[in-house]
Amino acid sequence: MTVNVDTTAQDFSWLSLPAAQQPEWPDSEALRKVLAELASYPPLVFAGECDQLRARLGAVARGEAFLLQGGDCAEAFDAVSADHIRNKLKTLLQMAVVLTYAASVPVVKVGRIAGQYSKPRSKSTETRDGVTLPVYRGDSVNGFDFTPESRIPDPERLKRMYHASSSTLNLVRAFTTGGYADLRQVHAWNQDFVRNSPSGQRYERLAKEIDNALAFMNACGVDPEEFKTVEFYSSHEALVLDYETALTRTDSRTGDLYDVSGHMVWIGERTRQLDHAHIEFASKIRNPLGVKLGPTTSVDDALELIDRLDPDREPGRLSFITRMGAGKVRDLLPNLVEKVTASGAQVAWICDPMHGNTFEASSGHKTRNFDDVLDEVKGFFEVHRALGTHPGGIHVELTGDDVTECVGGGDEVFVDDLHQRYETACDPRLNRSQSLDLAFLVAEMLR
Ligand SMILES: O=C[C@H](O)[C@H](O)COP(=O)(O)O
Ligand SMILES: C=C(OP(=O)(O)O)C(=O)O
Ligand SMILES: [Mn+2]
Repeated sequence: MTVNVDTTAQDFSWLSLPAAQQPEWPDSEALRKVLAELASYPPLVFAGECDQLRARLGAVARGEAFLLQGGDCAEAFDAVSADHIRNKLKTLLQMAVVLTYAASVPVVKVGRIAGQYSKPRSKSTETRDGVTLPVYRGDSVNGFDFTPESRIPDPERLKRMYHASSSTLNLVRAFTTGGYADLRQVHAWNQDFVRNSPSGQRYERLAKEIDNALAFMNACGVDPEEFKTVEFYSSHEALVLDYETALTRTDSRTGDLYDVSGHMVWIGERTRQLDHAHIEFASKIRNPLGVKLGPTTSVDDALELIDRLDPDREPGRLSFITRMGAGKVRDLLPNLVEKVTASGAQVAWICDPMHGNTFEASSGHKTRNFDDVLDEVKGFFEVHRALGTHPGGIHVELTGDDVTECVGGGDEVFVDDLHQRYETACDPRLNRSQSLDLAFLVAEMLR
């Protein structure tokens, strides 16, 4: 498949290359109109903000900070509501506080949010009760409902993706700079269902300690306004190149290209072919980049990705997000980390403990076991500790809602519970108390 953007103003070299996992839009004239309109829309993020995140990730790569990256597997248009967004943000803020306070390390906070609407899939069709339809590829492409009409790719959805991202980011910016994320609000983030869970109670104790620390700093004359805002960034998988290309603009300060659809973008495990369009696209934009690395990644793949995406060896430019699986991480990761480090590259190593640990439960639900998620993170830390390299962060699929999609956790979800609130449009997410559990356990590893 090739990419369908009609651009004349720029040398968009990736457009002539093959691209995996792209939608087959049925109406090219409708697509052309949508992309022209998108190309005229204002940027969702500024180049300078992307630069700032790159600098923060540079600290991660050097071992001076830790990345917390999390959010839905697939955002959905009907979940763009104040409640959903606030709950997700609360979860990330609580996790970040736990990591910052319990491990005394600066935490760089990045959501899988405000743009995570497109999904690569294992199969191009889905069959139910003898009926076969095109697979759901995310709200940016087609509908989740299992009907022939809904599964037809509709380019108008790309505009909805832009507007959904825009209103999400607007609320996130309001929450993080308008007082809601003020550190003096640590207790307020711990409300609703999570408060009485084991990790919610543990969090409450930690929040009291933070109160004391803040009171102490206040008495010492530290300006309380210092704690009022939080730096928070957006990220998503740069998958549908029609959309990402329409949102790629020249920075007037430098003449460089930036994908202004999000601060950080990553290239997925299924689209990181070196001679394909996604890697070419990523090599041309100045945003901080992630690349997912699964268990089949060779040392040569990793080194070539570095040459293509980070030729200047700039800490913060490139993060490798490894997702090997709990059973493989201890075998496969050491050689990659060792050879990449020996090459002189300074990538940030991030652990995605979700995508290598998916299985189908006896109930038929796609799920993940909390213990496997935790074990992959443990393995990731063990490998880096043994090599003297830095375990730079975690990349997780989570939601702020009380869903039952992953099994296990302190407030245990059982296989028989999965049907109760199984709401994901794609992969199973940690719920808020499982996310907090994970933060406490990772903080112990970091200490
Ligand atoms: O989120 C990641 C992928 O899109 C997802 O794991 C693929 O799921 P599938 O195997 O159901 O297509
Ligand atoms: C598709 C995803 O992951 P991966 O590319 O690692 O399979 C994802 O992060 O949702
Ligand atoms: Mn996923």
